[in-house]
Amino acid sequence: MTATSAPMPLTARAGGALRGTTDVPGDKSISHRALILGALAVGETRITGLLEGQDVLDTAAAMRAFGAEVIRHGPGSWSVHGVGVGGFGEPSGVIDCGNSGTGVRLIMGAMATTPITATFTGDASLCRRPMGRVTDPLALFGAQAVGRAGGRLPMTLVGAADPVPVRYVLPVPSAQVKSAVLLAGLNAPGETAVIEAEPTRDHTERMLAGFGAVIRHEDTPEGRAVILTGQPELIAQPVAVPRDPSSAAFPVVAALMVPGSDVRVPGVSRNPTRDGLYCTLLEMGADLLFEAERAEGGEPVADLRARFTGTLRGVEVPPERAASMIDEFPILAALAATAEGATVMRGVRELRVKESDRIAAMATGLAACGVAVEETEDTLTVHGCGPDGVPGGTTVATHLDHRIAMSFLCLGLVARAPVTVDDAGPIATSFPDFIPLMTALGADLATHG
Ligand SMILES: O=C(O)C1=C[C@@H](OP(=O)(O)O)[C@@H](O)[C@H](O)C1
Ligand SMILES: C=C(OP(=O)(O)O)C(=O)O
Repeated sequence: MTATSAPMPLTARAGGALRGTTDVPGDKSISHRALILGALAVGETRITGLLEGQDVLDTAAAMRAFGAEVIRHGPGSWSVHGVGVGGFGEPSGVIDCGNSGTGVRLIMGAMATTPITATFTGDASLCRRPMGRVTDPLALFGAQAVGRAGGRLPMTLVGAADPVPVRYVLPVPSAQVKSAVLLAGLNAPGETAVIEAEPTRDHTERMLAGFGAVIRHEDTPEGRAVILTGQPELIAQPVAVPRDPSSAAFPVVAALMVPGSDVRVPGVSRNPTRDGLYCTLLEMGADLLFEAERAEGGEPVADLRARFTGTLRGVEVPPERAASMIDEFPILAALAATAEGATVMRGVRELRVKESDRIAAMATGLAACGVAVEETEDTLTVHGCGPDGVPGGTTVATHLDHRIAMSFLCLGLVARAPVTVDDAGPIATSFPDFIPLMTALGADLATHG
């Protein structure tokens, strides 16, 4: 849903230590997938721990528009009565995916091999983002897309009436593109294969197998192939959504920046395809523990504990790690500003096409906070201020990007002067309880007026 609410400026000020235990919301990637696969399954899929952020609520509304029955029983507790693979009905209205690239791209894939037509739109951020990266492979199945120049929303997609299976080599390291192709392959005969040169998050593959699809892997000269046998009957399953490591990153990194802090974040997914930030934090010298490691709903999970131990050291983040921490670079850049020495983030070109151009947004905001930064097309270098501290004392543009907003608010908790973000509203897309949760830990976050 594209709400055009007034911007909500929010200011973060340095104060006391952050202390306590905090429950971050369910994983956004897994939540989208639970609703979509539930809608394509036969039977009732019961979901617990669903992220009730706007991105996911928009996907729930879209599944209803395609004919699934989606019911909310209580906080995080939902049911989806599916229509089966190929069972989507034609929506009567426009599908508005709000701020969510994952939502629109995966839903396009899910309908691309069913002979129905749907029109998609989103907010100003989503309508800037490239959709050709999914409509190109979907056209290979026989789907047709008509959008604005450059393949941007609003866009109408006509699903293939007689789909054929596809073998697709990913031109960009994108789990959204991989997932869109696999979801389209569900209603195509034969085997659909997606080949990726570097691993991206594997929630789709895990969940498809859990719902009864046949998924296998093969190494090829172009990379690792994920191969799906088309036209399965997906059987409804209970899905327990683990807590989101991308959301956990904010209280964890804030605790590593604010003196005296000791924060626990229980039940967080430790999926290896989402682990890059946490490896990097350890390399920077962070006091970070992963306790009670276990499996929940087919995903590895642990209780995180982060303690402040002083100034961390800047590091080089290798390009091959980028995909496993692609959403965590904004909060890493904020931490890097407080470190000793430079942090060089390489192979991060994909950040330019997220909810905002995240390289430019972080570089501009950090410079306004008095931090020395350098950027190229696919690198971001942050020169840490070390024990002298980040000057701060500015207002930062967030460009409708929730992670830019949360990253600068965390930085403001340790900067020498307050940091204001121009609009904290988009935080609700992924982390609706961010403000009360951080405040309960001891953060000083103040709205204006
Ligand atoms: O598949 C997903 O759920 C996601 C994949 C990532 O995008 P790309 O894989 O397209 O980079 C990430 O930025 C997004 O927040 C969620
Ligand atoms: C990029 C993100 O999400 P999406 O692509 O779904 O908008 C994100 O959550 O950082």
